[in-house]
Amino acid sequence: MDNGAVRSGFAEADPKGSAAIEVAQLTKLYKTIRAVDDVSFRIARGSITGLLGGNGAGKTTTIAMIMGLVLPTSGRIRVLDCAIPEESARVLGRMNFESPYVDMPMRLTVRQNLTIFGKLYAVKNLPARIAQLADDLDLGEFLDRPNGKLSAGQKTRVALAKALINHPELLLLDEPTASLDPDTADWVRQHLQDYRKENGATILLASHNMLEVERLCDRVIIMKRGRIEDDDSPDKIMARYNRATLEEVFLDVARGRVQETAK
Ligand SMILES: Nc1ncnc2c1ncn2[C@@H]1O[C@H](COP(=O)(O)OP(=O)(O)OP(=O)(O)O)[C@@H](O)[C@H]1O
Repeated sequence: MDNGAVRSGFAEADPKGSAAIEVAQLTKLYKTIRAVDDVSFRIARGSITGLLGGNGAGKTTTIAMIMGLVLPTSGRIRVLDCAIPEESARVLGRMNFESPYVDMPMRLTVRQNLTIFGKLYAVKNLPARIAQLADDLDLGEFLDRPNGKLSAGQKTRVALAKALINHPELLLLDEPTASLDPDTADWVRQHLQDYRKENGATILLASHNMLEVERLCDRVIIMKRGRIEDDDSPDKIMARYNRATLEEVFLDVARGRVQETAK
């Protein structure tokens, strides 16, 4: 794809307004730190996009701004055709997010937690929805156990159930398989693929797991020091860097070997 065109902002926006996310010239400064620096992209509805980058690259800050949880210093964000944060109230019920860094109340049981979040999202027929999620995500064994007494992997599955409780059209995931064993991680990825397929949902995920991104994502946005370093399908990016895996591309970008290999 033509990154130059995308980076120029909303001028090329799909006239049908079919993008799930549009971000233009987005910048976030924390005092002197440029956490996100003039970032622009559009995410097509129904796609799965991976946000890659080393520690501190700006992935979480970007996702938090799209959610309306962090205010940008400058730039514009539209989610499902609503301006963020101005029109957040109109769109928050149609999106959801998961992050291993946001804990649910520890003393409440899984069922109680899911009930609270379900009520926040005004989910209809909530007990049936929770039963369905418990079935889909295999939570039955610990549904009535306090969240604080779950293993890290079990908590991740509960966090995914929380993220899906309102049947979101847009799912923002910050390292969705962190702390999962390979078998459970694989199973979660399959679940995300199925959810996208069955619901036409859009997924944007930050990940450090390159195989996960290769397997799941139609498109990869690589960030470095707050800026977009590359943006394309996994296959095209690997071809451009002349690499067989995204992991090798990641190392090229992280170690500044971009100029020699990608051009
Ligand atoms: N609340 C904050 N206050 C000050 N600086 C922050 C804050 N949040 C993030 N930063 C800084 O902004 C930069 C981007 O951080 P961010 O968490 O977005 O990166 P990331 O790509 O998600 O990293 P990681 O892979 O380590 O999770 C980092 O330099 C970080 O130290």
